[in-house]
Amino acid sequence: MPGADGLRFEAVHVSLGAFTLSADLTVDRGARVAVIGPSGSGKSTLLALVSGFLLPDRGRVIWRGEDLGRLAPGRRPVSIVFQDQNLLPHLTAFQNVALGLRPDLRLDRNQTDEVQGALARVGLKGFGDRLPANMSGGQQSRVALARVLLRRRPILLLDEPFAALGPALKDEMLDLLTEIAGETGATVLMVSHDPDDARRFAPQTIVVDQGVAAPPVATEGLLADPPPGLRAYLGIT
Ligand SMILES: Nc1ncnc2c1ncn2[C@@H]1O[C@H](COP(=O)(O)OP(=O)(O)OP(=O)(O)O)[C@@H](O)[C@H]1O
Repeated sequence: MPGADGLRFEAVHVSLGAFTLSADLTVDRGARVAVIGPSGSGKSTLLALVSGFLLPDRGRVIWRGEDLGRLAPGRRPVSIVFQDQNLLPHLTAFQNVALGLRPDLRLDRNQTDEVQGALARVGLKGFGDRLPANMSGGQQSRVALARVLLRRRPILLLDEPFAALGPALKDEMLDLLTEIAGETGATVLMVSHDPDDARRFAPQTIVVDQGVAAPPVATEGLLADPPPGLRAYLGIT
């Protein structure tokens, strides 16, 4: 059965006031997919249907054959990274990463080692005691990625995760994200406004436009010859 081993939006339809979004598509397991489209087109809505913050009015969101609609957001096999990196300001880098394992922060010896290992993996050895306010934007992104690494959830959702970073640093983070996705085998959906992010990170892209999330297509071909709806958005006349 096609899509049985991936993330499937099966005839999904959702309305938010006057806004509607439809999706009938499959993301292969382990794929890295960019989600692009005009502002307000429904990119974050698409992610919310996977995280469970939003339920479809019709249709189903299915992961490896299981209807995610049965699972509350906290029980879904999902990690999420937003632009603000979801770091708690009063917790240290170590504690912010540890939250990914134990919300009550009661770690045993092995778990403590795992958190230290994840921090080291993203280049933050020795930064465990820092508060987010005392870290650069790039370092804060690394903390968020260490948490993703530690949680090892099969689906990773990112909503403009590195939008606040300069271009060189953003590329560095996208490359680290690519490595982490590879190491965890995660299926990744990343919302971005920047086509260069899609080029660098995502072999496939979902275009969200005019109330429809289209099935993923090859990013390279899409950006080389964008469809009319995307041309205006990309600033191509
Ligand atoms: N609770 C709500 N009630 C009514 N409309 C809503 C609600 N939440 C979102 N919308 C509308 O749904 C549409 C899609 O929003 P969404 O945040 O998914 O877009 P987006 O593509 O992620 O936008 P952006 O790129 O600007 O972040 C928007 O037009 C928004 O105004």
